[in-house]
Amino acid sequence: MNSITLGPLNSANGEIQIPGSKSLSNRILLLATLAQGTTKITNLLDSDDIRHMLNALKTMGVRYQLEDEGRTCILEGLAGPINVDHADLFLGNAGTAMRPLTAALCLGKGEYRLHGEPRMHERPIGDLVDALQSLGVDVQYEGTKDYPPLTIKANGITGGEVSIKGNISSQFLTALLMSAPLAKGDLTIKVDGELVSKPYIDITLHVMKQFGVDVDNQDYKAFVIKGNQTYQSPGEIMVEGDASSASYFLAAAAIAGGKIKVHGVGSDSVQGDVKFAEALKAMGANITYGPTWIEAERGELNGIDMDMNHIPDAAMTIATTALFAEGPTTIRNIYNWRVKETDRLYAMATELKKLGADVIEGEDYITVQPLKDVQHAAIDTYNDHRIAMCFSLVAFSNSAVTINDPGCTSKTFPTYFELFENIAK
Ligand SMILES: O=C(O)C1=C[C@@H](OP(=O)(O)O)[C@@H](O)[C@H](O)C1
Ligand SMILES: C=C(OP(=O)(O)O)C(=O)O
Repeated sequence: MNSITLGPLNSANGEIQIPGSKSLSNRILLLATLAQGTTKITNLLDSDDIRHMLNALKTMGVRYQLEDEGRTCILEGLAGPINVDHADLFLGNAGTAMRPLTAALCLGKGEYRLHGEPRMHERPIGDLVDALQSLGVDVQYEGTKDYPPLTIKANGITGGEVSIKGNISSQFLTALLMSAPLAKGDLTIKVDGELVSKPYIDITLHVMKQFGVDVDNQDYKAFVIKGNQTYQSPGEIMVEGDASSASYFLAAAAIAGGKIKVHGVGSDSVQGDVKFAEALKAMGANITYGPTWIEAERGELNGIDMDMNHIPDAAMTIATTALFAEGPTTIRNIYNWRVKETDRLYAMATELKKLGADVIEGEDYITVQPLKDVQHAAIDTYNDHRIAMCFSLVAFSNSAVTINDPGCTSKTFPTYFELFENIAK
């Protein structure tokens, strides 16, 4: 298997332009498709997850042109739902393509099959399917109940009232919200119980607003959306840098001697993962913000005990940063790490232990003790881009670290190791 060995390294310095946000790129592509008018999207992320969305749209006849090595997309909106007779859509392991498309395809007329990589078929979608079925849509499981592949016989979504569970993934609610304005009547979406990863709902509402749709948000417990609307293209829209991708560089500066400034995300950002910088600050890093940048500098790091349900992706970066702190770090309320690219609670605990770290893998938390003397290990990445990226930070210890299958970062950040090697010495 292909691998990369990094370090041992001492410092991290420089300025980095962070590639576009995955969450924003796929939301904008979908709403630009449904909207009236042509949208020019700049700073689009060029990665596997986005390519799966783009390929699906192309299969369904959506017309777009890519420029600037995939970072600009000029897309002709349909001014309404997607309507094709039949389409077979392979969506890789992109949650932000699978979940929103499942709901959006129900809006028009046509027969669709949605499937992905083997891991996508182990990632639940039952809560979304239940909600769509209760709205009268014919959605069926091809194999195991509650998991893709799915087949949809679409004939529109009625209005009314629908409940959706939010305790496994916020993407189910995001999917319903983005489709709701094109329903045949007004829709009230009630959140049944807890809602995880809440800041991603703010991203959804923000993008809907950019495409001209207002949602009545009743304290994240219910959402009321007018039906029979048409999204309006904003003309041109720029994708912010990806806040989760920024986390690795900010942590590198906090751990190693040096200073790193990331451009593309900052205090003006709509992404919840900018709050990662606050977690790093709580650990003792020196953090400064501008509207579109964040700078991190080394501080004496201490362990923290924090609920990180609001930053589930960037929280993984805290788990490896914890090796360099004084005292233990506990990351709480992260049960849904288990249903992402891999079972991340198991995988993080297993790989941290290979370095010699003392780790507790709880059902919904992880505790990591600091490690003064890191053992060299070959880290398995479980086809999970974030495991590859957050373990690169181990190179700032006394030991080198080997990352197996580093190419898995192509899901969201194909150029990660190139940029990492530019800033780390
Ligand atoms: O809506 C989104 O863009 C995302 C929501 C989060 O997933 P969950 O809501 O499943 O936690 C996050 O982990 C994922 O990377 C992107
Ligand atoms: C959970 C993630 O991805 P997805 O959008 O496939 O859910 C992630 O990027 O960490």
